[in-house]
Amino acid sequence: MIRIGQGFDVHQFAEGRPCIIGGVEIPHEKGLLGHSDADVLLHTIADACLGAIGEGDIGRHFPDADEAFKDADSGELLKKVWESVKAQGFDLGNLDCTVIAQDPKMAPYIQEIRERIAKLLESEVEKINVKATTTEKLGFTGRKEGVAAQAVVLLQNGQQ
Ligand SMILES: Nc1ccn([C@@H]2O[C@H](COP(=O)(O)O)[C@@H](O)[C@H]2O)c(=O)n1
Ligand SMILES: C[C@@]1(CO)OP(=O)(O)OP(=O)(O)OC[C@H]1O
Repeated sequence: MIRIGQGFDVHQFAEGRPCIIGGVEIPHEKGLLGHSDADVLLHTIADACLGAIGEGDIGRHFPDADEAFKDADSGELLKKVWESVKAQGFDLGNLDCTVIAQDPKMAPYIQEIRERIAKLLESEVEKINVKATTTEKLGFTGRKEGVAAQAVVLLQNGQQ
């Protein structure tokens, strides 16, 4: 059986916060604001995985009103989501993601991010693609107010 899931998330920029995207801290004048570490890409991937297994979304599993998740490492949240994926008997087919940001420039960090995600999902790095795009200075990302991310995941189990 194969299952598909998609995710989308946005976090705004704020002073005095780290800019963590895809589990990698990226040097930038501003960071991302959130209840957790605000890793917009890992949240998106978690939502795509939860969607694929019919388990709702990240906020249902890790509520932003719960102090337990204050400044949480989103890598740890994604690992928990991946345990649920495995518990349903699924493995990664492939994952494709897009970071939508005017800044920071993602290209120098893409390979490190792929490797980090591969580790979190216990998968080969070749199954994971990470892209970036600007919005040509249009909209909230174009005005550098925040970062958006999208992901599509394909999960598969033994019987195909
Ligand atoms: N934050 C970003 C945005 C884009 N890139 C890379 O630049 C290429 C061109 O972007 P356009 O929005 O002008 O299409 C894009 O394909 C990425 O390779 C980036 O590294 N970081
Ligand atoms: C991750 C959680 C939980 O700490 O908080 P945030 O960092 O605010 O992220 P968001 O993508 O808004 O939603 C999921 C939340 O429940």
